[in-house]
Amino acid sequence: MTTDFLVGQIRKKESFLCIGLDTDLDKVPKHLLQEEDPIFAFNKAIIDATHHLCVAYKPNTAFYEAYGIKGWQALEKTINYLNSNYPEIFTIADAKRGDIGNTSTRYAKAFFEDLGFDSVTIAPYMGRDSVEPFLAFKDKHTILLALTSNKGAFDFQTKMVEGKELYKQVLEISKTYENSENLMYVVGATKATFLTEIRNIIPNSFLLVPGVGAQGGSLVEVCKYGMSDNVGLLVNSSRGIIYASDQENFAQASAEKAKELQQQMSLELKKR
Ligand SMILES: O=C(O)c1cc(=O)[nH]c(=O)n1[C@@H]1O[C@H](COP(=O)(O)O)[C@@H](O)[C@H]1O
Repeated sequence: MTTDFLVGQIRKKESFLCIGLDTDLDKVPKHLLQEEDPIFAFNKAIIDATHHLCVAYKPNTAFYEAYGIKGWQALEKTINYLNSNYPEIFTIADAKRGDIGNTSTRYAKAFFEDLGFDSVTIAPYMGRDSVEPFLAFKDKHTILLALTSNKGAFDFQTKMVEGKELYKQVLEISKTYENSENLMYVVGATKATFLTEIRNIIPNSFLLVPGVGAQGGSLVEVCKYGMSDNVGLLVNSSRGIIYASDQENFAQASAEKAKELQQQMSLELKKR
């Protein structure tokens, strides 16, 4: 999917919501456990109830890998369901990969060609040759971890390296990578006040912003400091939406939570 198409969807739906499909069988409604594939049954119900309120879904692969081959099959069914039924939706494989070039090429094939995701999250730690194999795919997006939402972000990401915080080095150096127009970046909603400086370095890049909802980040602050002329934001909530209820009406309950965020996003878009 092109970035222009994504921006068009955001304007049309008045939403830059990404719903995280972090599907955990300990948390899904009990009646679904009788289904042949409870993970897919849960995801399908959530997607059908919320697709008009969001522009992206982000399955975090850890939640699927934890169930072995069955989990991976549920991930494959989920991305196929999205691509067949809702092709206007931007899909993110939250896999946080990155390795020597030869290996990164295989990861890129797995997520972009075999599974057919629009984007994948990548750790920048191994540098240029670990990221460029992902960037080589046309109309696919590589979402580089810049400043993450967790406490451990301060262990390395904000440390000074050659006079600049490491996360700023990530932003600046990655701009020199081949096909860098295919880059997006992760910035945690819990780090919203850093967004002004981040926007000075990457004024127009799309940011995936997790951390509203369960982690306590503020949507209003993220928009205040992080929204660009082309919106430039995908704000993710996972647990705060998908586990709104553990009863039969769980999908409807998740749609209500998604609608609350979509309505706040609509207001933020109108402020511009
Ligand atoms: O790359 C991510 O999506 C990510 C980066 C980050 O800095 N913080 C973060 O929480 N995430 C992911 O975003 C999701 C957040 O989930 P909730 O806290 O339940 O909304 C999880 O899948 C995390 O792995």
